[in-house]
Parts: sequence; C-alpha cells; structure tokens
Amino acid sequence: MKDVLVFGQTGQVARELARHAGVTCLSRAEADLTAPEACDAAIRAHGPRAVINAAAYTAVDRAESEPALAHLINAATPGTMARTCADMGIPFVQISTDYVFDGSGEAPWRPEDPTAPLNTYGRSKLAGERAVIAAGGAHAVLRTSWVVSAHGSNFVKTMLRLGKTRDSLNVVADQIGAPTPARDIAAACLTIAEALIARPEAAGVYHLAGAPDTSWAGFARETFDQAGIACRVEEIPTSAYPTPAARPGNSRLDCATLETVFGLARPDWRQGLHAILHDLGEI
Ligand SMILES: NC(=O)C1=CN([C@@H]2O[C@H](COP(=O)(O)OP(=O)(O)OC[C@H]3O[C@@H](n4cnc5c(N)ncnc54)[C@H](OP(=O)(O)O)[C@@H]3O)[C@@H](O)[C@H]2O)C=CC1
Ligand SMILES: Cc1cn([C@H]2C[C@H](O)[C@@H](COP(=O)(O)OP(=O)(O)O[C@H]3O[C@@H](C)C(=O)[C@@H](O)[C@H]3O)O2)c(=O)[nH]c1=O
Ligand SMILES: [Mg+2]
Repeated sequence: MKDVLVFGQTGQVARELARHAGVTCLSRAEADLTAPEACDAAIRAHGPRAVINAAAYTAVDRAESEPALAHLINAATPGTMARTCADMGIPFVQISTDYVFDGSGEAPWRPEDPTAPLNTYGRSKLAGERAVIAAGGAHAVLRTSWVVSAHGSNFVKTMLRLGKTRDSLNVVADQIGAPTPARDIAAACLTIAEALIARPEAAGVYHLAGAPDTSWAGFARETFDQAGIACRVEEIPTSAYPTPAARPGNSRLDCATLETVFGLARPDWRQGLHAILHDLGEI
C-alpha cells in the first residue's frame, strides 16, 4: 500500500507521526518549505496516498522580525502542497493554531468563528489555512494549541529547565487554553487522512485540544507536581511578561465537530504529560 507522506521529521508532531507504520517523513534537506517547487516535486515523486504537513515556522516571537519567511513557510508553500494534492486527487492535512483567533471573550472558539490573529505567526498560519482551502481538494485544517512532547522545544521542557534552579517562577495566568500532546495530534492527523480517502466530503476546518482547559500557570504547576519539582508558581498577568508577539487571552477550542465527524475525543493532557515526563526520565 502507498505511504502517507509527511513534511517534517524533527518537529514534535513529525516525530510522533514517524512512529507509525506506513509513514514517510521528509527532512528539511529532502524538502525545504522555502522552496515550494521542491515540495511539489517531492509529493509527485513519492506518489503517496495522503500528505500531512507537520513542518512550520513556529518561533512566535522571532516571526515578528521575519514576516516574509514565516509567510513563505506557513502559507505560500502549504498552498502549493495543497494544490499538488488536489491535482493528484489525494487528501492534504494542514496543522494550524489557536493563534488565528484574537483571544477575546471566554467562549471556546468553534471552527467557523471569525479569525483575527494578534501576531505575525498567527497571520501566516491563517493565510496558510486559506491557501489550503482555496486549493479545492480533500483537505483538513486541524487547529491545535500548546503542543507538548518529549522532543523539540516546548513549554514543559522550558519549565523543567527553569524549575530545577529556582524557588519560584512567574507564569502568566490570564491566557487560557489547553496543552495538546503531539502524540494525540499525530494519531488524529492519520485518522483524518484515512477518513478523507474514503469520505472526501468530510473536508473542512477542525479543532483538537487536550482537556481540561487551564492557564500557562496551571500547566506549569501540574508539570512541577507530576515531576516532583519544588518550584512555586506565581501567577502573573500577561502585562507583566512583555514579549515581541502579542498572544491571545482566550485560546479555548471547541472540539465538538472533530468528535462528531471523526470520532476523536479531546485527550486528557495530564495523562499525556505523565507519558512525556516518563519518556524524559523525569519520573
Ligand atoms: N508548537 C506548538 O505549540 C503549536 C504548533 N502548532 C502547529 O503544529 C504543527 C507542528 O508543530 P510542532 O511539531 O510543534 O513544530 P516544531 O517547532 O516542533 O517543528 C517544526 C518542524 O518544521 C520544520 N521546518 C521548519 N522550517 C522548515 C523549512 N524551511 N523546511 C522544512 N522544514 C522546516 C522543522 O525542521 P528543522 O528541525 O529542520 O528546523 C521541524 O521539523 C505546525 O503546523 C505548528 O504551526 C499549532 C499549535 C501549537
Ligand atoms: C518561559 C515563560 C513563559 N511564560 C509565558 C509566555 C507565554 O505567554 C506562555 C507560553 O510561552 P511559550 O513561549 O511556550 O509560548 P508560545 O511559543 O507562544 O506557544 C505557542 O506556540 C505556537 C507555535 C502555537 O501555535 C501556540 O498554540 C502556542 O503553543 O508562557 C511565562 O509566563 N513565564 C515563563 O517563565
Ligand atoms: Mg514557543
């Protein structure tokens, strides 16, 4: 049977996809997203049954000073990939982000709610969503949030590093969302890709976030509790933690349609965190 082709090899989600049979992951050397024509050629050369894009420009603060590069990697090239897949009649899965929303209110965002990104990364990811949808093929845009895994860089690994050398840490408590284990995102992408082969009419925008919702401070506290690290978490407002890129206050994602259409429920991120801490040798 033909493989599922994945763009990305070293990233958090890509590394979890690579654990599955029947998946081929392309490194940056094999397909650089700054060269859309190389990505088009890679898809045609492999002739896969479906394509998942797990590569992206994810440095949220750095994107503020590199908007053109972020747009090329997160929008223009995914658009090319999606057009190639539409042309070949195969599904294309694009991963997107809670940062496409402006973070207003307290209600969980539904896939069809209005987008209004606060930063360059979010704008580049939203442009990517639109390019993928415009390609007109059997696509899925899967928005997720606060990705964590044992690999790559993420909030858990930052907290472990800082928490071991400090008595207390200031962490923002007014940005609310949900951590999502990369392992669950990878499994969802594969389920969606297979479903789209059988049912291309299931194409659309979907949300997947872990449960329950929390703040970054709550996430840090759970990490220290599970890892047995004696570091106090001091809750601070976003205004006390200035960064180049603005971040949304309300990142809650309503994931109901993902469950209705694909049977995928929100995973409990606290269990995912336990597995990650185990993989890291922390517990
Ligand atoms: N991280 C998060 O918290 C969130 C991520 N997302 C989305 O989820 C998806 C996966 O993210 P995640 O796994 O965390 O990403 P990572 O930051 O862990 O990895 C990014 C991946 O993209 C690759 N990449 C970056 N630039 C290029 C390029 N020019 N050519 C080829 N490959 C490139 C990297 O390769 P290399 O190692 O060579 O740089 C790496 O494999 C992305 O679409 C992201 O926008 C959504 C919500 C939250
Ligand atoms: C290190 C640190 C961060 N923070 C805050 C800053 C920020 O608001 C929050 C998280 O920090 P990060 O730098 O990990 O956040 P960030 O890189 O913005 O994470 C985002 O990445 C992109 C790719 C996404 O798509 C989003 O879903 C989200 O996961 O925690 C503290 O309050 N105290 C700290 O000591
Ligand atoms: Mg980050």
